[in-house]
Amino acid sequence: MGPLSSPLRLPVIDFSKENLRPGTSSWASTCKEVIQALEEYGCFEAVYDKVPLELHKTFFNLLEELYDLPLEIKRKNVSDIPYHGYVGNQPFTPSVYQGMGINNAATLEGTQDFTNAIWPNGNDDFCKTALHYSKLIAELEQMVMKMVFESYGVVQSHEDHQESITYLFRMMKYRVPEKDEDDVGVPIHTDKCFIAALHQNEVSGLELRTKDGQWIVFEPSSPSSFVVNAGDALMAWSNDRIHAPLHRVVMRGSKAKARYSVGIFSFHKGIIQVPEELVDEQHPLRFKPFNNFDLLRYYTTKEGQAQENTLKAYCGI
Ligand SMILES: O=C(O)CCC(=O)C(=O)O
Ligand SMILES: [Fe+2]
Repeated sequence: MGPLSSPLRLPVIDFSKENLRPGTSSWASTCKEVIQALEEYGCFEAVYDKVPLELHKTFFNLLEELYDLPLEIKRKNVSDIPYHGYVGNQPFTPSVYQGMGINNAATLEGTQDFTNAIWPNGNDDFCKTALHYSKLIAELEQMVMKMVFESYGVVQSHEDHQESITYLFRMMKYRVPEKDEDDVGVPIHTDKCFIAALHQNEVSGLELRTKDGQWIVFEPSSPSSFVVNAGDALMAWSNDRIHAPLHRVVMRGSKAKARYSVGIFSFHKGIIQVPEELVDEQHPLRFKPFNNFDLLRYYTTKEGQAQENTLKAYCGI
């Protein structure tokens, strides 16, 4: 018998260093790790201790209370953008899955809109905690994107990009499947945003596919870990340099506990265009300018669902 091969793992990148600021040597070396991981895997594990463990715990407790609310209350979380409001408990959605979304997250206005829709008499505790929490996660996204812009020599346009970003803060619950029930929580897909930064409770289930078709189960190496995952918008913007990995959530085995996860998803509010610096002879232009939310809408159409690669079908050259 040969040696047991160890399971594949995501690259782990440390974002908890004291002086991780532009211009420092730790920033430069982290930039390299980030670009390498995004080009090769499209994702990595970020160890990010700027979110205190106590805050993770507090927010995940609030999440349990949120999901314990009656279905008709949770359905008050609505949005005209697909996947931005309550999803679940429909014949066409996976039976173990529920998701809710705060639009225009990491802002007081967006967080209040969500809170007031669910609790018309207000819920200051939820609102304050969700705002604080989503802002800290958004800061991780901003750091990653700044590193991407810097690595590709377009750091001067990062600020404009940042101003065009809006965050969706999604909160997911995957209940334990019943005997013989389908255990798929989220079917295989790529994200349509720039970056998703996700954190989970102690129950695993997120699986990401490598370019050569192997599956990596995300098993965080620290309680401060996030998965940072590139979406189709980032793949297009980078002119195909960055990979947007296929992934899914499956509640495998005899799970004893529900899985909760949260994630910040960054979307561009305007038209996404490949920077001219990223087009050259080796990298001819691969994508036409497109609207991020229209890409997401296209994905939900019958035609979009039938495509093997939504992004290429929608705006590929
Ligand atoms: O729950 C997770 O960890 C990931 C969910 C996911 O892939 C998504 O919402 O796009
Ligand atoms: Fe996803």
